[in-house]
Amino acid sequence: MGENTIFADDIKEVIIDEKAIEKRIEELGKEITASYDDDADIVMLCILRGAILFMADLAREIDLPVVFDFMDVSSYGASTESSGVVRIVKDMEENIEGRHLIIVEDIIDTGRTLKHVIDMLQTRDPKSIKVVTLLDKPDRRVQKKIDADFNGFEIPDEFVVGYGLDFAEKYRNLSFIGVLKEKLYK
Ligand SMILES: O=P(O)(O)OC[C@H]1O[C@H](OP(=O)(O)OP(=O)(O)O)[C@H](O)[C@@H]1O
Ligand SMILES: Nc1nc2[nH]cnc2c(=O)[nH]1
Repeated sequence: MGENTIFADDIKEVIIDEKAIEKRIEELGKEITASYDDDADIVMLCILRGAILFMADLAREIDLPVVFDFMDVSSYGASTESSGVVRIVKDMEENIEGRHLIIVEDIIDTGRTLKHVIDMLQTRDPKSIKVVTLLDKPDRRVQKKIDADFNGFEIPDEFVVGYGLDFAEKYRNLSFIGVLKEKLYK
């Protein structure tokens, strides 16, 4: 796969390389597969835009029939700090009443995005809601009760980009997770 050398000068450090992402996603796929019955009715909900690469790779490691859906939620805009205002830009399409929902996130940081999404989706009476995130920054959590059921990697409090995660819409197509040089956003 590609090495994405194009942004090399912007990245301070690669913290999770492509191989490590691939290996961890395989493990997450197995964990998720083992936690549902073979005939479970599952909707995988990708939170756009950051989670698209994770969703695409993870779904292929889950050995169960799943339905894909997408919700576009935004709270960061062109900033490295959450605005605190979570906007639903596009709602999901599927009716989730009585069905198992897996929310797929790229990162849980303050937890505000997920809290907003879960509170909203809970009112639609799904049979269960589970959350899978590739990255977790527990030190930054504002919403203390928000956590993932399946978590790829715990990371320190640094602004990361790549593998779906952006800064001002850039860097999403990096195949690794890296820390952005501070001079680019400070
Ligand atoms: O836990 P929080 O502090 O709420 O942060 C996590 C959220 O921030 C990012 O979304 P963003 O609003 O940047 O949108 P994007 O996925 O389209 O980049 C990320 O994809 C998560 O959804
Ligand atoms: N790109 C990016 N988006 C985020 N949203 C919340 N935390 C982060 C982060 O560290 N990087």
